[in-house]
Amino acid sequence: MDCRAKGGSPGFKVAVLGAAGGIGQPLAMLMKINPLVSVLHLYDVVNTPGVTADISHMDTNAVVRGFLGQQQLEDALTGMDIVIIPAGVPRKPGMTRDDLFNINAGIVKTLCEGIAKCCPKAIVNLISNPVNSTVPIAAEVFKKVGTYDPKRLLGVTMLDVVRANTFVAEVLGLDPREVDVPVVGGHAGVTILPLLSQVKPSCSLTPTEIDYLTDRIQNGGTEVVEAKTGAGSATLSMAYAAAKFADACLRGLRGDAGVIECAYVASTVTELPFFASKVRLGRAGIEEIYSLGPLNEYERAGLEKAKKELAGSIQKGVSFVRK
Ligand SMILES: NC(=O)c1ccc[n+]([C@@H]2O[C@H](COP(=O)([O-])OP(=O)(O)OC[C@H]3O[C@@H](n4cnc5c(N)ncnc54)[C@H](O)[C@@H]3O)[C@@H](O)[C@H]2O)c1
Ligand SMILES: O=C(O)C[C@H](O)C(=O)O
Repeated sequence: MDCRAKGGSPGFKVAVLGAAGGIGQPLAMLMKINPLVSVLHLYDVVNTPGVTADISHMDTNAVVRGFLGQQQLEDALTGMDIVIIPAGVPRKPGMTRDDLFNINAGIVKTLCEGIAKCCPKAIVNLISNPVNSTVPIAAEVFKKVGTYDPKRLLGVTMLDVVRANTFVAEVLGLDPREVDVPVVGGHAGVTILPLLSQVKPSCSLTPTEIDYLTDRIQNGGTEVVEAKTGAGSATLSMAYAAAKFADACLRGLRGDAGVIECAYVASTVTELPFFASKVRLGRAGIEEIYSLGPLNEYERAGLEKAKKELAGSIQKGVSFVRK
C-alpha cells in the first residue's frame, strides 16, 4: 500500500550496532520510546529484520530501519547523530573482560572505520568490552583517518553508576533515584572506583559498609555473569544504563544545560590518556571534564591500583591499531 510521506519530525538520528543482541534488543526498544529520537537504525550481522519489524510496530515517533551484514553497514551509519555500540561477545563465568579482547577489538575497529567514513561527526557511545581498551582502539582508528574528535568518543560506564546508586541506596535505606555516586577510573575490576566519600545526599558509611560496597560495585558484572551460568552478562540493566546515557547525550545535543554523567573519555584528569570521571555533555559532545575532587586515603589507594591496570589496558588497545 502506498503511504503518505511522514512529516519530517524534529529529533536526532541514532544507530545501534549489535542491535539484535542481548543488550541491543532492549536498548533498541528503549531508544524507540525516546521522544528525542526521530530515526532509529538497527544494525547487526544477524536477525535485524525480525527485531526491526517487531520494534517498528511500537506507536512512538521514531522511524525504525534495519540493516543486516557488513554490506549494509555504511547505509546504517550515514547521517547518524549518535552511534551506540553494544556489538561483540559477552563474558562467561571464569573470564575477565580482557579475555574478550581478541574478538571484540576487531569488531570495534571495523565498526569505527565505518563511522569515520559515513558519520565522522557522530557522538559514539562505546559499550563493547573491554571498554578500557576498546575506547583507545576507537580513538586510534579515528586518528588514522583524521576524524578523531575526543569530545565525541565516550566509553559507557553508566552501569557502574547505576549499580553504585542501587547498592548505596540499599545500605542507606533510600530511594535509588535520589542517590548519586560518582564512579571514576575505568570499567573492569579494580579500575571501577566508586567515590563513596562524595555520595549525594551526603552520608557517613562505616569502614565495613565501604569495603562491602566497593567490592560489590567493582564485581557487579561478575555477579551477573555467574548468576547467568554461561548465558552471558548483564543485558537488561545495561540496556537501561545505555539508554539513560544516550538520553543524556541527546539532551546535551539539544542544548540542555547542566547535563552531567560519568564516562570513560580522553582526559587530562590523571596522567593517563583515558579516564572515567564526570563530564558535562552539550552540543559538541563532551564540553567539560571534571576533576576527581577531594579523595580520602582509601580512595587514593584505590586510584593508584586502578591507574596501574588501566595503563596496560590502554596501551593494549593503542598497540592493536598501531601494530
Ligand atoms: N560497558 C558495559 O558496561 C557493558 C555492560 C554489559 C555488557 N557489555 C559488553 O557488551 C557487549 C555485548 O553484550 P551482549 O550481552 O549484548 O552480547 P550478545 O552476544 O547478546 O550480543 C552481541 C551482538 O553483537 C552482534 N555482533 C557480533 N559481531 C558484530 C559485528 N561485527 N557487527 C555488528 N554486530 C555484531 C552479535 O550478532 C550479537 O547480536 C559485550 O562485549 C559485553 O561484554 C558492556
Ligand atoms: O561484566 C561484564 O562482562 C559485562 C559488563 O561489563 C558489566 O559490567 O556487567
